[in-house]
Amino acid sequence: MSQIITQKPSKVILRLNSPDGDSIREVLDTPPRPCIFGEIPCIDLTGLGATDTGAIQRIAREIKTAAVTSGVFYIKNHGISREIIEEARLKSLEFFRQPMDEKWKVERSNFNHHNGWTAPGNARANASEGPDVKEQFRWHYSVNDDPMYDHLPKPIALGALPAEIQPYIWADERLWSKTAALPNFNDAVKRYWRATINLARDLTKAIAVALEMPADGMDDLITYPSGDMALNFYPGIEHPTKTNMETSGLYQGGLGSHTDLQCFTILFQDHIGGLQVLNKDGQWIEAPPIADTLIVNIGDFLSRLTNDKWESTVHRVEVNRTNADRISMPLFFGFNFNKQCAVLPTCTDENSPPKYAPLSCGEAVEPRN
Ligand SMILES: O=C(O)CCC(=O)C(=O)O
Ligand SMILES: [Fe+2]
Repeated sequence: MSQIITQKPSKVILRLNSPDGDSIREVLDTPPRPCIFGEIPCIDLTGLGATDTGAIQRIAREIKTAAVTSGVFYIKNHGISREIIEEARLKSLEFFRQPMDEKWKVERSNFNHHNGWTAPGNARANASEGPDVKEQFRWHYSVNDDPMYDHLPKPIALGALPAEIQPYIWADERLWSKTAALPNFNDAVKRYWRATINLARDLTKAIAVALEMPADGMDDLITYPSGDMALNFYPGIEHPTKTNMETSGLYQGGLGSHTDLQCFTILFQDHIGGLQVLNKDGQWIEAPPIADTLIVNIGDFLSRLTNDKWESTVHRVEVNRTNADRISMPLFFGFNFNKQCAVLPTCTDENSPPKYAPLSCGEAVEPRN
């Protein structure tokens, strides 16, 4: 008589950085798998930007469900035009396809607060994994580009801003004069940044409602938000600058396993694929590109604010083994860096008291930046 023995997959420990020191997640020792239909929900944002309270209520309910189940969701009808996204994607590709010498001119050590370009292999999203293969160009929130201040004469001097905000404006405008020779690059990527900042402010209203606050309950926290944008480049196997990194057995990602630092991230990924998220069972699942959608994932600061009711999303990107270069464009959105935020009263009760002391987004981000 034969006996069928089913073995439970074992779990391994994944170490991650968090604002409160190292955190760990248990990960199944099984290969990543495709996501099942609906496992990463897709939320229709129609009506979000208008003062349609019915739409905000519906979107808030769907965000809440997604935040406590998958921790990540697609958004469609998000209001950012295909043309704005496509222009930014194409200009990003042009930027990264320049000779290395050109890119070294805007390398991040030339600028304040790590604005600028990071060379392949010069960053490690996870200290226990190999260096990231990707290249990155990134910049910090700039009042001068923020659509909320379009009515003010430009440039707005740092000294004209509230004193408590000034230390946290981390933009370095010198960056843009060094990229000005690449036709339309600055315009295209800034146009995309402006559109995502507007979307992030609208999403914050739905998130406030999802957390049982009035829709404008977080408005004061996003007058000078942290809105850092990155352009990520994952070279295809035929790209001339592709770096072959030896990692002696460590996981080698295009981008290593990590959680994002701020409240939430709005991510554009192109058609190539490679993004994976860790589900609540500890299984890596693929988050494939879906045309005309963006992805939103929860960051550590929002997780902390919700007393971990909304857990930040662990994710990573596989090395690009296709012939085509891959681009992704995340906006890391968080509150005004100076605002001290306690765990939300709507997320605590006598059985689950606040686990964390008040902290500002700036304090949370600075040591990990
Ligand atoms: O490239 C992607 O799809 C994800 C990028 C990402 O997670 C990041 O830049 O933090
Ligand atoms: Fe990320």
